[in-house]
Amino acid sequence: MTATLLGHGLTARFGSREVFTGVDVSVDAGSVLGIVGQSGSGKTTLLRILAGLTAPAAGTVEQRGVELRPGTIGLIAQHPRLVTNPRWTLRRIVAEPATIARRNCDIEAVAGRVGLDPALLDRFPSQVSDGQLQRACVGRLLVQAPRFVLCDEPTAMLDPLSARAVIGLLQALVDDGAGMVLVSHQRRLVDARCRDVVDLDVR
Ligand SMILES: Nc1ncnc2c1ncn2[C@@H]1O[C@H](COP(=O)(O)OP(=O)(O)OP(=O)(O)O)[C@@H](O)[C@H]1O
Repeated sequence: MTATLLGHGLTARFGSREVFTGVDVSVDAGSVLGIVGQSGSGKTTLLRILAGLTAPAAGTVEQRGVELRPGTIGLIAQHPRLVTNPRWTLRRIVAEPATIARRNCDIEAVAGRVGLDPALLDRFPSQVSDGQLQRACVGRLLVQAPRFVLCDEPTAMLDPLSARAVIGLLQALVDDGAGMVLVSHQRRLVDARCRDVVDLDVR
């Protein structure tokens, strides 16, 4: 059975304001679903609902064909500095999923896979660039090996070269069988990468 992340009839509301209503989402293993929409249309909120971080006002999220275990869903954020512990070295950030699962992991090899100079592993986030930190976050995802990856504007903070590299690394996760949801303002990027697109402006 193909692993699928499904959202059905999802509605988001903050106070009396409804952000979106009745959104259906489906992403299969090995494919990329794009989410587009103008600023404030609810793209990040939809990702948070799919990740289980925010409860929907209505609707359901389910994972089909997947053994439910911690770490099934991985996240990549727009601002890597907001989601990494500033007191942890990159080595600790990358290794965290293995540490939680009490398994060994060759962190140098992971750094090599994501094009991160292993010499940077013992630095703190404040001592590396946004692109280097985002590569460490992708490395963390490789260690986590989630079935679904939710990406919120993953290249927004990066120069074009780093952006291309990070997109290539994320695509490699999809090629390895992960299902991906990609939020981006860049319609061209979404159209090039995504089989299906949810447009929160067209509802
Ligand atoms: N915790 C919250 N409490 C109240 N309102 C919120 C909360 N989180 C988001 N909102 C509001 O919900 C709407 C959707 O926000 P969201 O961040 O999901 O939009 P977005 O499409 O990701 O925007 P952007 O493209 O600017 O990142 C916005 O109007 C925002 O102000």
